[in-house]
Amino acid sequence: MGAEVVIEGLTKSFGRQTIWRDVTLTLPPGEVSVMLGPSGTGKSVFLKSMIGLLKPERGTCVINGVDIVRCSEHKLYETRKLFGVLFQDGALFGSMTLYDNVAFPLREHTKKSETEIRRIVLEKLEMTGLAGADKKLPGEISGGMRKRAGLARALVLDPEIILVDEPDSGLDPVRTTYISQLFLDVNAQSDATFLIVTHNINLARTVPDNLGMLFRKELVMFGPREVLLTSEEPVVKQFLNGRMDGPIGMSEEKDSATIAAERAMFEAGHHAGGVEEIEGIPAQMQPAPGMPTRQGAIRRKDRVMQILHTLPPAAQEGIIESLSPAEQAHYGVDPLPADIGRHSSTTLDGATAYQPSRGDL
Ligand SMILES: Nc1ncnc2c1ncn2[C@@H]1O[C@H](COP(=O)(O)OP(=O)(O)OP(=O)(O)O)[C@@H](O)[C@H]1O
Repeated sequence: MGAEVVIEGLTKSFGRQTIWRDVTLTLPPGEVSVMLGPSGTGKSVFLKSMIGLLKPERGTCVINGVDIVRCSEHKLYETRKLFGVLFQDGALFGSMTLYDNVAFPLREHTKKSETEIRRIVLEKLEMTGLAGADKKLPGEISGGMRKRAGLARALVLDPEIILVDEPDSGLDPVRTTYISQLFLDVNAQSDATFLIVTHNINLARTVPDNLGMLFRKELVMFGPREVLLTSEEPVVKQFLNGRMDGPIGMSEEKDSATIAAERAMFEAGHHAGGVEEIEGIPAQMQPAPGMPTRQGAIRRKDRVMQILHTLPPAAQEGIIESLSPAEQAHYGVDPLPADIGRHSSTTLDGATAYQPSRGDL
């Protein structure tokens, strides 16, 4: 099973510029989580802080009892081995074949024989759909293949936590869905804990078990996907619908005069872009046929049912609807009556935004 990551009160600044403050969330073991946020809100800084490449000034990030923020260099080195990281461009060495790129961490960090390394490299290349491409150089393959090669390399040390930075950058929507499928397949096979940072709305709607969003230097929300996907919080709604209408502007945040002027323009008929409300919660992508059942998804069901009563009504309804009749009977829930479900909404302002406590997740 993947490791749990418990983050509390994390605050990161560069000089006098605060990037985000007081971020508290738990990545449940073996579940897939996505962190959304407009450009420049510090998503990449968040990933780098999780692996100890950057040092937040306050707060803790605890993995298997080790606080990454304050531990010794030796502990940090050991704990980093639990991570596999897929950077935006795959971060491959341009002069090495895919085989050597994927073999690199094994040669650097283990004493395995070349025969054993060969077995592992070919297995990971096969797992990521790159069988037969082992002799290619990164410059000879497409962006999508480079990302898959980066993932193969991230997998060779059997990580318990996989961090992915903007997997969709440079990919078309179809290739983005293919790589999303791969994440779910890898998760099914490895039970590793995933955190994917992205602004891709399709991916956010359909891939993760949990969704979070950074905005205005804070974590606006983090919780089961159904909570964000049914949220009435303006910033979350605006982002998930990709519209100009709302608090997010060209350079992150709008002032109230700009919001009012734009509102008048949209009310007068100017299209705010993006899509209109998407009703309901889209079905979550599943591992491909033939893959094992996701153990993280099974544990999540139990976990979410335990906190169900603490969630907003629309999220509760979404969760209950996603259960089969047998599961509804198992958890002792009835489908919600129509008047409290689908069309109900919970308005959350910044101060009271749903934020499950550490124990909840
Ligand atoms: N090493 C650094 N020194 C100083 N400032 C930095 C450093 N790294 C990042 N920043 C600043 O932190 C802010 C957040 O950057 P980050 O790359 O994490 O944003 P992001 O949310 O990942 O954006 P995008 O979605 O555009 O990739 C930016 O203002 C950036 O300039």
